[in-house]
Amino acid sequence: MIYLIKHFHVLSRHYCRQGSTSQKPCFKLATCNPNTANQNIHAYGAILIASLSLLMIMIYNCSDQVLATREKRQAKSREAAARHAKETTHARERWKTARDAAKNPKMGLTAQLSQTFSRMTSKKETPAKASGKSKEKKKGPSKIGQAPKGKQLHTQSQIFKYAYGQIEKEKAMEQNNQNLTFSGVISMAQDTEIKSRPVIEVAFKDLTLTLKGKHKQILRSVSGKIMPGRVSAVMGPSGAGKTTFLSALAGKTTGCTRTGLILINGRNESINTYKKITGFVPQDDVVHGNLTVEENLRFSARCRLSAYMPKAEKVLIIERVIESLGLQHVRDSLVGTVEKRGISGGQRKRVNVGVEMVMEPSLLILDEPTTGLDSASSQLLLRALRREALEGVNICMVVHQPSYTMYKMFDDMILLAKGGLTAYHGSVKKIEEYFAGIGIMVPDRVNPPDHYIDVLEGIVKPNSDITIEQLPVRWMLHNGYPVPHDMLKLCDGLPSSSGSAGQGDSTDNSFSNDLWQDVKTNVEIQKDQLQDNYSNSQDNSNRVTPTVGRQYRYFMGRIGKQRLREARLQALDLLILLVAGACLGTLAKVNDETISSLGYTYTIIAVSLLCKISALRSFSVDKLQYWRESAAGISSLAHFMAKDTMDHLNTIIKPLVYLSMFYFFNNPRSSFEDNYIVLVCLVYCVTGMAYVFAILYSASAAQLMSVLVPVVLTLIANQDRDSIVLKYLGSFCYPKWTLEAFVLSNAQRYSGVWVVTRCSSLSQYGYDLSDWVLCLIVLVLMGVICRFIAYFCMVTFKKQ
Ligand SMILES: Nc1ncnc2c1ncn2[C@@H]1O[C@H](COP(=O)(O)OP(=O)(O)OP(=O)(O)O)[C@@H](O)[C@H]1O
Repeated sequence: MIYLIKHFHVLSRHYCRQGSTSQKPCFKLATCNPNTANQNIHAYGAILIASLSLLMIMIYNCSDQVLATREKRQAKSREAAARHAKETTHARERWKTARDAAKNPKMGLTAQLSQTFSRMTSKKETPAKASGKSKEKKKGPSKIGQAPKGKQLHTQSQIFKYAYGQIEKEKAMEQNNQNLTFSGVISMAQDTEIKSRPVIEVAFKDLTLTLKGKHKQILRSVSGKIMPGRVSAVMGPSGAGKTTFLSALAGKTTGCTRTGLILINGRNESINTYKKITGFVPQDDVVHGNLTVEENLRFSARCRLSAYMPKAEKVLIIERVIESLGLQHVRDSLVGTVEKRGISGGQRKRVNVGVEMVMEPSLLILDEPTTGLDSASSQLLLRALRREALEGVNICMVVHQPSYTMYKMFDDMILLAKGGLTAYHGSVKKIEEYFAGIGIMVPDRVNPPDHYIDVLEGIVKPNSDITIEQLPVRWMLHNGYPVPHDMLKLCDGLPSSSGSAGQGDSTDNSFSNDLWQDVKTNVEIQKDQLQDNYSNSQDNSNRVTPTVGRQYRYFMGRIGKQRLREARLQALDLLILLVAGACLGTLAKVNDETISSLGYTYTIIAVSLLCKISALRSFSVDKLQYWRESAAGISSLAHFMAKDTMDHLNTIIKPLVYLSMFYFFNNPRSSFEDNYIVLVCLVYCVTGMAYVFAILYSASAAQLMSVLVPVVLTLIANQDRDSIVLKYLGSFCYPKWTLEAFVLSNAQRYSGVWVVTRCSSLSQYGYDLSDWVLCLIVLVLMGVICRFIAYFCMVTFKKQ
């Protein structure tokens, strides 16, 4: 394309010089040989437009194909590995049976029969496989799922073979252990093959959270502990404070004053010091819609697992999670977004959980992971979590209306009553006994958790003397916990009073006082948030995650894929730029008196507006995902740098696309290269500005700013140059420096008598010919400063 543009321009100048005595562009002169020149120029123009259009059509239609082909190849290698693992497991079983038969002659007949039967079922085997198996029989089957001794697993097929072999082995073991019945669980827990993770026990004592400003307690005197290797369910009526409780456990509460203690492994430490081994699954499915299921999981595993873990181990973990969450069939499907349908809602929910499971957490906190899932999917998920618990993971999750089977799969239950008080916290096995002891019996054919929630909601009246308000007090007395002062009267069976609310009413409720309190609270909340974002707590997790450089590489891979998938959008951006270049190039006539400044003013507005709006997408589309990843300890710097690096591609291409049209139709005096350099600096600068808008504002506000700012700044930059204030203001506006650079690159090409015109025009603008480089430096500097501001805002204003 560059060759075509250059060639076209050289040609046009050549024809121009043939008949021209003046240095003015040929299109303006009658002395040029118009017929020949125009014919050739139009031919080149047509070729240029055709080649650009072809390129864009190719991008538009084939971008998805590249990734799809790659995925297909990977899927083939994976399927082959899975097949091989199954065959090897089969062979191993047969070999074992044969060995047992040899040891025990009485069993010989049975073993022979089973061998014959196995052979009959594997009729389809190829001779090659059969010969392989005969070798296997001589030596006994190779140890599946184990890395070949002395060899590193390098190729993808080796890694997949290892991963699937291991999974098959685990499956066989699970089956032997009777689908996780009690005895099965015990024997699996004793199995040395299951590796245990570092343990995190979280104990909380008199935990109380009070909303700042409102002085409202949303969690009150909660005591107890959640333990490693156990699955705890948090239940309670709507608004009881379940999410608040989980946030407190995960160290994510902002805008609240916390009293009471949270002890990690018996020590008074912040849970944030264990961030690298804590998984938090939010209520909403915050996953990347334009990545496949596997890509979402792989990225999380790569960035959050130990940097020293071999690749094969990481693949094994991912495969295990995919298998246990039942996502095999959709592993290569895009998760999907609101606009583009992807996997089902239930599957997306499982991916949301899987993203945390693949980082091998020691503490896994889940906010309503089963909401919206059918009973079978919920059970599948819970079984996957139970398997995690076997490795020593401490799992705590909010659930709504679990089925009886699910309810029985929990180890512990935390029942919260309205007001954030505890009604029960302990083993699921003892809950019915406890409630029966206080006269709350579960009616026949009613699921116990449903009955307790109905009682706590006030839908069902307990068939004893106890009131709903007394349930938390009963629990405190049962465990010997201190009862808060204002609840003491409930111990005697007195009805509850709203004493604390009355106290609140007695305070000065004037408007100014309220306003002042609100402002104070908001400032405090912001301060808390900033402190949280900048608190550099020590790391007790004992896990070294990949360095910023390595994470940057992972981000580059991920963003590259995402960009390829949205290449149609990019192609559309380029097409709009192409049209803008053609329109403005035609409309803006070259004028030597003004050194073509009008056409360049249009160019500055159009290019900065279009490039800003498209650059907004880099940071405004996946803000929630960023907040989640950053809270999980993934590097913000790597994230920012990778996105910026990817955008450099646009910084190089977009000016080229715009100029290919603008330069062709406008044909200014300056060279294509000079124009291109100025436009590259402009795009670099405005891209940085777009980052700031995207990070600071919501999507719609950021778009508005991106439209408004180029227009306003261009107006300021072109205001009366006699005014010192405007001149001073103008030097902070990027359009001023861009316009100057464009005009100077044109002015440098004036010669002969035209120098006089140039001098008068330049002195009128207040430009100096030697300032061209300075203008470019200022533009780049502005771009760099904007990036610093954007990064600062990104890490400062992120939400937990
Ligand atoms: N930051 C906050 N500002 C104001 N109120 C809050 C805040 N956080 C929690 N609350 C209040 O605390 C109470 C408990 O909220 P929470 O979200 O924990 O309830 P929940 O039990 O998870 O409810 P649900 O089951 O409906 O999701 C609610 O009344 C809520 O309005």
